[in-house]
Amino acid sequence: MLEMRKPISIGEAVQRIMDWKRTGQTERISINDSYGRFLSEDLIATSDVPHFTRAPYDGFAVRSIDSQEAGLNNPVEFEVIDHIGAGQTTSKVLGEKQAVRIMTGAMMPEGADAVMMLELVKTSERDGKNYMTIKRKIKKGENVSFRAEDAKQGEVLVKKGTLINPGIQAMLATFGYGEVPVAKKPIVGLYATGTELLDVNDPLVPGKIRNSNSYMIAAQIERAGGEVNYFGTLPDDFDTCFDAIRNALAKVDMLVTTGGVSVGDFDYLPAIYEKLGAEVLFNKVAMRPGSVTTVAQFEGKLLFGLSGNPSACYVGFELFTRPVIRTMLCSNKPHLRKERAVLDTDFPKANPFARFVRSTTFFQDGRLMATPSGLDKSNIVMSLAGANSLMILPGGTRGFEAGREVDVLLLEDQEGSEWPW
Ligand SMILES: Nc1nc2c(c(=O)[nH]1)N[C@H]1C(S)=C(S)[C@@H](COP(=O)(O)OP(=O)(O)OC[C@H]3O[C@@H](n4cnc5c(N)ncnc54)[C@H](O)[C@@H]3O)O[C@H]1N2
Ligand code: MOO
Ligand SMILES: [Mg+2]
Repeated sequence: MLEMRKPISIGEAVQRIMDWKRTGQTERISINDSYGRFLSEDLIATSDVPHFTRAPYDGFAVRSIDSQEAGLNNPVEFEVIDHIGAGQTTSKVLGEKQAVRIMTGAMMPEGADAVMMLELVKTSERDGKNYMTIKRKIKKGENVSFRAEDAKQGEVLVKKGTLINPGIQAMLATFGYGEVPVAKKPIVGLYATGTELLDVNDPLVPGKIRNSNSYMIAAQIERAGGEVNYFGTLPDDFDTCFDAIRNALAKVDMLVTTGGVSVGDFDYLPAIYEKLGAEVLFNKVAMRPGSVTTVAQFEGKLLFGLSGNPSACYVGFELFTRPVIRTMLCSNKPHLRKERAVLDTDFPKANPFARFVRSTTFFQDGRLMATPSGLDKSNIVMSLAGANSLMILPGGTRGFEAGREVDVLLLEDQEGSEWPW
């Protein structure tokens, strides 16, 4: 008689896995390679930005007090005592009715507290000296970019665990981080099991299919921020699979397999875990697809036995493997971000278990909408292409009507969620 598996809730399954999660390690890499990596330390301002007070416009640095009498009918003349561009400084100190011709980005001269834009002045020359005239007042601090207005030295600007985007690249350069502390990418081993699997270049033959899961999961690992160590495919043969899995474990931080976890005669993963002496955290989850997802730990390393069915495999990875990878990337929001969306079409299928429907979410009139991205069966590949989210339809329901609000997990988001269930 076949062993009956006891399904546990998704929240419980995630919790059991997260109890075995490991924290990330730091490595220092060149700023040239840091885009798309995750900060492993808080990004701290190493100086004020700007670190000197400067002109934000091309114009004349003046003492605002000297402009107070200026008006349409009362031009005030300044003597221009120097001329500087960005990158240059002047040693001149402004005296009464003196100005320095200054370009955007140049350091303000001592004594100056405002900049009159070029467009608002008239220039002239007399006896070899330069002058400029204004016909309006200027306030103290007007058109000045003050020291530290952008950032203050010592300030924490970005928290560790954040994905480095183009803006963060700019910050890193601003603060002189030629080497950037980033989280080491966890190495995720990957094996696809199944005697039926053909290589991508093989011609189709009866009874066999091309291995698509390897390519899909490898991409999911990379999207999550991990590094793939792809070991290839394995036939449904106990000894071959056992040896391969045992050997692979030494080379990775965690191991993902696809296929062979259900109750079939050639589903060897459960017996492999047993022979290995691995602790099975669960082998059935109250969800569809992916109910057969089995996760074990061996010497502190997690083994993710994902389903062979493509959609089930996909969902199992996103719910269970991704948060472990993101935790190792120093994120404290490692789970998929959850949002509310409006169901765009009827979903008449009954749900004994919670269902994760591969969906397309999109904005319409300012509202987030969700619609299934294809056929909702666990052996389906094609619905995955258009899926940018997983719609969560709770178990024990008889289907849903368009217009209803549902939860969606966003697959392409980088913000994440602390704990979605
Ligand atoms: N008697 C029962 N049968 C099944 C049960 C059950 O509870 N009792 N569960 C069903 C569910 S639900 C799922 S999901 C599948 C899970 O099967 P396995 O994880 O054991 O995976 P396989 O049997 O190896 O393969 C299933 C399916 O997926 C195809 N496959 C496998 N690997 C790949 C790959 N790399 N690329 C593309 N497609 C792949 C494989 O050919 C099979 O069609 O079990 C149900 N059965
Ligand atoms: O695990 Mo199966 O995918 O529930 O369909
Ligand atoms: Mg099977």
